Amino acid sequence: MTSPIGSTVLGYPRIGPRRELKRALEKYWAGDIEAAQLRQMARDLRRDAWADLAAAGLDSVPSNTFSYYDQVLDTVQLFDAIPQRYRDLGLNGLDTYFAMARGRDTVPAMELTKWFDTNYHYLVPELGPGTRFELAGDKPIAEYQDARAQGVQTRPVLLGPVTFLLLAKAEAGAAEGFAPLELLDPLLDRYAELLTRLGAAGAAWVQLDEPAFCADRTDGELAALGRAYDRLSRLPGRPQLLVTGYFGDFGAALPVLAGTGVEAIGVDLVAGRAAADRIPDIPALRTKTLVAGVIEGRNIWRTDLSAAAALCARLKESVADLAVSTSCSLLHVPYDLAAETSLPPDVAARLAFARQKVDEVVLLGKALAGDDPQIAEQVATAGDAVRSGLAAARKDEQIRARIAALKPEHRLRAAYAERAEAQSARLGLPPLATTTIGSFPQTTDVRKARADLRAGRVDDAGYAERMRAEIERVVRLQEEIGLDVLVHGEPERNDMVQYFGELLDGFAFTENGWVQSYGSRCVRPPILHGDVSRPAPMTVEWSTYAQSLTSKPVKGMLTGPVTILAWSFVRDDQPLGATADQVALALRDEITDLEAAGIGIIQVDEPALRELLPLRAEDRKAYLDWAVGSFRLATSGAAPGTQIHTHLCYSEFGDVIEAIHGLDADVTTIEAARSKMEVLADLASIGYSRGVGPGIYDIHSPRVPSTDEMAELLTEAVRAVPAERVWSNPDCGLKTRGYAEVDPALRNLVEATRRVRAGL
Ligand SMILES: CN1c2c(nc(N)[nH]c2=O)NC[C@@H]1CNc1ccc(C(=O)N[C@@H](CCC(=O)N[C@@H](CCC(=O)N[C@@H](CCC(=O)O)C(=O)O)C(=O)O)C(=O)O)cc1
Ligand SMILES: N[C@@H](CCS)C(=O)O
Ligand SMILES: [Zn+2]
Repeated sequence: MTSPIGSTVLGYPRIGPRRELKRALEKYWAGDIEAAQLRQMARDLRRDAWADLAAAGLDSVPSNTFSYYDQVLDTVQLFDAIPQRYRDLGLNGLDTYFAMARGRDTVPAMELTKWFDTNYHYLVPELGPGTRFELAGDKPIAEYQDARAQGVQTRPVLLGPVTFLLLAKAEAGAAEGFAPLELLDPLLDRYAELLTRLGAAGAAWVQLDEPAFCADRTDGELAALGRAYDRLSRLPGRPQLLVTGYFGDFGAALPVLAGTGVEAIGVDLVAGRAAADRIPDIPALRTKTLVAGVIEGRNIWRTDLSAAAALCARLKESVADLAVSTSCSLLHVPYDLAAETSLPPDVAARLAFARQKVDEVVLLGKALAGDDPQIAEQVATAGDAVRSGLAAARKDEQIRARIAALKPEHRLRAAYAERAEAQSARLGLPPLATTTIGSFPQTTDVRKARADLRAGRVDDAGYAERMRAEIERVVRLQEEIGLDVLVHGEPERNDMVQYFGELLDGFAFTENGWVQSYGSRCVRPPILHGDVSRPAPMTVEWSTYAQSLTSKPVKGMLTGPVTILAWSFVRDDQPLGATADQVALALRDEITDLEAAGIGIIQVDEPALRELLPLRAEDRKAYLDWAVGSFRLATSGAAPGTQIHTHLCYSEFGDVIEAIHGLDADVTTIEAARSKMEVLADLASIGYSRGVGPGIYDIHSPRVPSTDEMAELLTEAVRAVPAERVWSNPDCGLKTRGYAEVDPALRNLVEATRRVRAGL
């Protein structure tokens, strides 16, 4: 018997409305609370979320969306795909789980990487030909039963088997050519077992997420998807299956899934809007429920519900049943707009956080299910609210005029050879110049100073004094260690994007708008709601203060336009490229001011350049054009003698390697230590001819690298690139590390550099 899905969301935030889970996790890791207290906190959070979602009126409430750290890691543990090195630690289940997430003793953590094109990170499963899956846990079943005991019938959410395998990497030592997808059949045995148990427990629906199919996939991978769901849908006594794809167009996966026996398919009709036009042409969908993801799950704007209702009404004609949903899990947006007290009213009127998006889904669901005139009126007027909010949005005619007057030469610097000569004469740096990426450890004292400022325990002048003291300490330390190009250490930045958002017009900030980035770490993305401009210099005072303390060059430090957009919630009423150019102009003015203040090296960080790369190859050129263009607009006002650096982390540069060249920075510092300098070969293959600082210190690990190993990496670098163009630096900023590691690691880095220099 089929039961309708009606209105639903694909997932919900789990860190806690006041980051309760973050605090409990960090206390547990510090040994301040017991596992039982952590588990109780987790139970409370799950209970509150289910109660809230059910009370809001959702027809179908998801469960198993909670995680202590990450849903991919949960799946690793659920199917017993735990790498041997963690089993060998002999810990209990919870501590083995945290050992995989964070490392333990001498065993490093599993690899952490970006979840598709979001700012969320997952742990990468490691699988080999010898992996034996077992249904080792019962998390989805236990959480389903807990919710049911609470009176809420839920729809357990699982990571789909094919996406799980596609996200996995071959374990170290696996036979050459081994691909995790080879393990599909044994994994399906275990999914079948789990579905049978969920069905027996009473679950009417189970959701299986297959977002990997919103990226380009081979025919073999699409065939694997079809085979997987063909098999699972033939399972006797199973719950009904909803298979979802999000963060883009489900593309060729849509007809493949429609050809299997699954009852429902969830499509992202925001990022994958184009799929809507193909739905009527897929006859097999006429027997399916379409879960229409029309409420955007990863941005915070209110939905034009009348447009969404019209789209749903049209699509309903082509399918057996239509349910209303979010485009993806709400994990990527903050909990509740009602927790905000200081947003400008005209901005707040345009916003919907997770809780408000649930209301939108419910309202839309009711509108489609019946003909209540009051509901119809609410849906019709929701669009008006969005439109009038947009009409009131901040407009800056001056910046618009500047953008309109831009010419191609505003994105061009002098020829590199001319710049290199001018910079060499001005800076006189040795080959293999040593530097860091910008941030030094954000100590408890530094964070406490900011907390004191917020709480009014210290005034602006007192806060600035404490920051200056920290900058002086960091400058003296770098001089003593013997680094060539210094940084001020970024102590004044709560976050490398939020800090700039707070100083630019056109942004607003939340008090409680935290979003999980990985594990217990959260970010509070600023809201870019109107035209962006720079009312005053943002970094000049800190950089010039640092420069006044030393005769060595101090790098100015800015976050680039693409990263500012990637880690903010960005207006959706104009193309991203147009917004990026406004941010770029603000940065261009900042660079002019830094130059005028005597700063000779300026770094513009773009760690998110790779993250925003569209999942489908056909969309990439357009993205890279505006992304590279906005970076060049930001930096090309610099004089030839000003050395522009950029910094990229998160490896996997293959797809953006040409864009890195296109940025035309004088020096690019780049993550490379873990991948043993592989990026140098990629850069050589495209004739990259600027300065490069391949990271030789993996700052994602607490380990202190030895002088020998860093010297070896540097030697490899100078084999690939002439020494005068090679820089010696860590992989990324040091803000998440402690001085106990950073101090000896930087000393070893300087020593390794001296050694390699001596042999040149
Ligand atoms: C490089 N990364 C970044 C990403 N996105 C960003 N927007 N910024 C990034 O740097 N994405 C990719 C990676 C992700 N990496 C990280 C690394 C570390 C964190 C992190 O540590 N987050 C902190 C919050 C940082 C912050 O805003 N700190 C504030 C203090 C806020 C706070 O918690 N205040 C307390 C009270 C004050 C106190 O007592 O400390 C409170 O409100 O209760 C600051 O420094 O002022 C975290 O704790 O999660 C995130 C992503
Ligand atoms: N300048 C920043 C870049 C991080 S990607 C830092 O050092 O933290
Ligand atoms: Zn970085």
